[in-house]
Amino acid sequence: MKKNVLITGITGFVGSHLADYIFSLNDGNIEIHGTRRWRSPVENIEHIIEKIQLHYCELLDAKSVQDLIASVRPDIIFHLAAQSYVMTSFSAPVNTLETNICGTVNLLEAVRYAKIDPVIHICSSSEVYGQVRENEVPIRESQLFRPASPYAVSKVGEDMLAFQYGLSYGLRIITTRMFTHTGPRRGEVFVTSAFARQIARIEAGIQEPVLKVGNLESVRTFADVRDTVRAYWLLVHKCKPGEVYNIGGSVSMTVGDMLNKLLSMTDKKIAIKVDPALLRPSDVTLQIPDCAKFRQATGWEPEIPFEKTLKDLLDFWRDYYARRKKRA
Ligand SMILES: Nc1nc2c(ncn2[C@@H]2O[C@H](COP(=O)(O)OP(=O)(O)O[C@H]3O[C@H](CO)[C@@H](O)[C@H](O)[C@@H]3O)[C@@H](O)[C@H]2O)c(=O)[nH]1
Repeated sequence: MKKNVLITGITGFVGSHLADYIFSLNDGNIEIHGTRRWRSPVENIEHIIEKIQLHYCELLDAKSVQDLIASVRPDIIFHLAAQSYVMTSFSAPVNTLETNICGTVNLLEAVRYAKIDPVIHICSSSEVYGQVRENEVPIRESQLFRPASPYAVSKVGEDMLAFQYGLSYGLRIITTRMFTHTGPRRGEVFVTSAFARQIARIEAGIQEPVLKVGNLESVRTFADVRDTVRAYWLLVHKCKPGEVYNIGGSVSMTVGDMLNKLLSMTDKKIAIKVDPALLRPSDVTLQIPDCAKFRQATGWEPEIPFEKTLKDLLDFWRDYYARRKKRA
């Protein structure tokens, strides 16, 4: 019998890469189902849209989620749908909390209601740890939570719900606290993509050679999204329900150093300008993970060099503007 794999938020950055990864396994026994909201763009999954079962689902509507789960009856659920942009959570805190917390409750309740027993991956985030002290890195799963944004609070809620639904109802939930991940199709608001996109626009002659930035001092540990989705697949097969795992790359640097790497990939002379609108009321400036628990459980190691990740992301935006020019 076919295994039903459900990816909530399949039209998004990570969801679409996860679907690509599962297809690359060439396992004829897997059926991929994904959810989209009626207004979500589908360009990230256009190349596989014929091969997946796409369902309209509004996570904040319990009936919508119950109907979905009852009809798909998934064996594995990757819950990737979320309001994932930290900055937006400051201007839309209620929406962020509702989407990430209530959306997750609706999903977990729908699973209970359908009386099925799937393995469920819940995406918490490294943001739950907030601003750590220098003697607290690399960050372990036992690190205290000091959430620094409504987004981080929403992920604390999701993380705790995963724990509680496992405890109270025996749902087989495995939680990740993923650190920064990027690559082609990364949403344009996130830092690596925001910078790469501006470089591509400058190269295409549609932006003055001035690149707007926020806080360049933050340290992030970058992973490639393609390594990330491979990790998620291992997670649901090798890790223990009820447990939580840090996952992250192995390359740590400031956002400013990451920008310099991108700038070294273009011939254009570009000025840098700090845009106060990109500065957060409170920022998380030190994120270096300890992923020993996950690596021991799965043997996973990041494989894609960070230079390739950045180059692929920049080329993604170059292609995007080249295609746009062709259409015009
Ligand atoms: N977005 C953005 N961030 C900038 C910019 N300039 C500097 N930054 C700084 O770059 C850092 C990274 O910002 P984001 O790319 O927005 O990501 P994030 O806040 O680290 O959150 C991402 O990673 C989490 C996992 O660690 C995810 O949970 C979250 O959804 C998101 O993908 C932050 O310290 C931010 O202040 C800019 O122009 N845009």
